[in-house]
Amino acid sequence: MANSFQDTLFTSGVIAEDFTFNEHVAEVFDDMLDRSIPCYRLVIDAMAQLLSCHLQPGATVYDLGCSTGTTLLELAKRLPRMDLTYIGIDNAPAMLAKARCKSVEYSKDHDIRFLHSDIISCHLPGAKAVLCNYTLQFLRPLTRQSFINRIFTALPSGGVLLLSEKIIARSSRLNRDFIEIYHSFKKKQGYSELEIAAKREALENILIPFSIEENTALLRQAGFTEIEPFFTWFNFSSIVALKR
Ligand SMILES: C[S@@+](CC[C@H](N)C(=O)[O-])C[C@H]1O[C@@H](n2cnc3c(N)ncnc32)[C@H](O)[C@@H]1O
Ligand SMILES: O=C(O)C(=O)C[C@]1(C(=O)O)C=C[C@@H](O)C=C1
Repeated sequence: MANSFQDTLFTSGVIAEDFTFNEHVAEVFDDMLDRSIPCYRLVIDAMAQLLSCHLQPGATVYDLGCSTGTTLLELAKRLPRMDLTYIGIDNAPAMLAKARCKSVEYSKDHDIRFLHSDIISCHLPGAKAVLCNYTLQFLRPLTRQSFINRIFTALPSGGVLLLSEKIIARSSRLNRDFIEIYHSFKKKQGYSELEIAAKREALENILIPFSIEENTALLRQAGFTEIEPFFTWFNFSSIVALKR
């Protein structure tokens, strides 16, 4: 199992650069996600249940912005008898190195591959399901509609997109409440006020969250007709979209 270390990247409070998915982030990423994304594993449980409703054995599942492969590896554990093909795509070499290392013990029983590519332009041959968890928020807003359009086009009728994102609330007052509640969550996860403030500054203009309504509009504009949020925690939400 690849080593994962505790996320202490922002303990000094010094922001050396904008947040990037470099080797330092990859080194601590699994700890960072578990401590920074509320109900991270619960959402994967829910995704497994939704995929089992819509996929036939032998289907291909893509994870766009797969990072260190946690989502696909956890899904493989939860869907052992579906004989799915899992393809993770990311453009951060250090993340993929971790993913490939972690997947060694799974590759005996599962078809799991990790490809280095730009999800904005990569092809998705044979896709029956596409996952995009906490990734769209890092794409420049003006590229998001064409990105979602490409996913829609790549899916067959009956195909499914599962999208999880950090979000903003439409109400600015409630949005401030949600941010405070999120920071309390992070403190309970062991992050200091200094780390939380430093991470927030590093993510400024890098992580650009949309509202649930804005993300839903992207999906509807692309052609998805059946769209439902299936999980929301204050400023994080997951949406399922079916292609009819
Ligand atoms: C927050 S992480 C995603 C977390 C991951 N989906 C999970 O649930 O464990 C965002 C990922 O998207 C990747 N990414 C961002 N822009 C990308 C692009 N244009 N092409 C490929 N990967 C990209 C980053 O390298 C990073 O690994
Ligand atoms: O918004 C934050 O402060 C976070 O830490 C969230 C978040 C994310 O949603 O992707 C930001 C960067 C990392 O990828 C891990 C978690």
